[in-house]
Amino acid sequence: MPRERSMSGTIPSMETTHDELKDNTIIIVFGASGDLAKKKTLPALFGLFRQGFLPRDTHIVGYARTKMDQAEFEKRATSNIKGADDPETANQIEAFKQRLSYVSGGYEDGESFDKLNAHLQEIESHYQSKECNRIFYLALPPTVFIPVSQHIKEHCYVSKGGVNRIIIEKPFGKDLESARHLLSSVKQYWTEDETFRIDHYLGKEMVKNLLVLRFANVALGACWDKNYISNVQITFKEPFGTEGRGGYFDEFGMIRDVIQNHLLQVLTILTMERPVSFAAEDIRDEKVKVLRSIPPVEKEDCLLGQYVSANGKPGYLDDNTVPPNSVCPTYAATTLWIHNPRWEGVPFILKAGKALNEAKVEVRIQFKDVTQGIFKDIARNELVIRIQPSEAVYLKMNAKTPGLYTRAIPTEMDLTYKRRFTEAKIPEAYESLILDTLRGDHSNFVRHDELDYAWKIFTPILHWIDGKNGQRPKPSPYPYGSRGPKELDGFIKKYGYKRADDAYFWPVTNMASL
Ligand SMILES: NC(=O)C1=CN([C@@H]2O[C@H](COP(=O)(O)OP(=O)(O)OC[C@H]3O[C@@H](n4cnc5c(N)ncnc54)[C@H](OP(=O)(O)O)[C@@H]3O)[C@@H](O)[C@H]2O)C=CC1
Ligand SMILES: O=C1O[C@H](COP(=O)(O)O)[C@@H](O)[C@H](O)[C@H]1O
Repeated sequence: MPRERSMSGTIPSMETTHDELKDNTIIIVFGASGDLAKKKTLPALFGLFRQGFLPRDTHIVGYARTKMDQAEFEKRATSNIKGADDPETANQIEAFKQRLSYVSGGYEDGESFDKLNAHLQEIESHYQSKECNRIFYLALPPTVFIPVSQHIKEHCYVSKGGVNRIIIEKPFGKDLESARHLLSSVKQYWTEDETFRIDHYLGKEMVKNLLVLRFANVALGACWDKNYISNVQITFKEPFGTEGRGGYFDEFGMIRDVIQNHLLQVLTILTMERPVSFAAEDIRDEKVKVLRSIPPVEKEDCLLGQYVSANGKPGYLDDNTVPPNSVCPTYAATTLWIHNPRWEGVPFILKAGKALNEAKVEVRIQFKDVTQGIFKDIARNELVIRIQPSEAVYLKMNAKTPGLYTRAIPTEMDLTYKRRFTEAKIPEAYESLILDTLRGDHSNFVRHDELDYAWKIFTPILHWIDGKNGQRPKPSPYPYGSRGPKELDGFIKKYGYKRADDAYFWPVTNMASL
């Protein structure tokens, strides 16, 4: 039976393997002593290893300036693996450790990279085939992206047979100019085909789900435009502040940290036209078209906030790594407009904040009012796609109140993943993206032109916030643990959002079990 007719509903081109690495592969993690490597990259590699997704005989080499012996690196690399007290997991961890090794060296000198190369060659000398593949993962601060990508190319690149790939993490610059500089510098050494720019939101299950929800459901596809949709909110909320990361964060602020990349990526997938296929370039071509239709954010479409001490929690300025009197926004709401026939006039409100009342990332699509006449003040439909925590898709809709009344009541059609897909294991974003890199599939990575258009949308407002053309705007204070600045509800309302708080009831006990 052809795959596209399979009963399981396989989407053939989504499963395509491109230039998949099957054996003789080394994954080199630069910045292996750092937080990202410890918390995300190495646990994701373990996740792939235990599920049998790593190519046969894969080796993982950690590289950083910190001096560490093998035992220390093994400990560090496995310290964030969940469930290590389970005997089966413990055995898998022991097997994973056999794949690990560590080299310490600098990021700016060629000799260190020669030393690393000698270590890689020694591992490869035990492989049977001469064709060896190397994946270089840069879990590093952006200040060293350029020298490291240059040194890898000059000292560690496999030139005879085999495949080289480089994975780069955000931030990809601070504005259009710096992003272009970074991009063109790395491009001197690495082709677009070899480069995988990670935005880890593209690896999240519910973000990947957007394409299927939109294009595999005629009912949803039919109302996906300005005729039915009043406004869209894409929301990122974290219940903790920048504690300990204040020094780094102050240089970036909330728009660069989350909105310009993660939320904008979600927006493009939510609004792009249907791609011709699920091939990487077809998807990315459509994403770029949407980005090109979005003009730069205006000051009037921007709300900024900064958290202050409350409920025994410190304010942003109480962190001694933050410059005194900093006006860096820890909260931002920005409204984007898409000038194309599908979306003209629909506001897309992208909002993100630290130290808020809850942890939540969601897309909330609010539909227009029903025609007045037979109903008065009836709640609007809302389609909510909760990206995290507890993945869910629910449609808030009106139904007849059960019983001998003809009255409408807001209720929901609810697809909560943990209830519906009880056996499913949702992969970590990094597992999914590293696997895509091994498969050579760029669909969920950021292409160079995407990045350029993304920066064009945000650079003017960022320069205004940075005080490039005058005084820096002062963010509105909000208490740690609140919903955000007091102006928030007014801001959303001005774009047509209507909240039906009195009528809607969701039994809270349901949430506790999720
Ligand atoms: N499958 C599931 O898990 C389902 C869960 N539910 C639950 O039902 C509850 C209600 O659902 P829903 O309406 O979608 O979500 P919320 O009530 O959390 O939020 C609705 C919208 O109103 C805003 N809002 C929240 N509190 C206030 C407030 N005090 N004043 C003004 N605006 C506010 C929110 O913005 P902001 O985030 O900025 O505060 C959000 O945009 C939620 O807990 C939801 O998780 C409902 C259906 C299915
Ligand atoms: O890139 C970033 O993302 C994290 C949030 O990621 P999540 O997967 O936990 O949602 C955010 O905390 C961080 O500030 C930002 O740089």
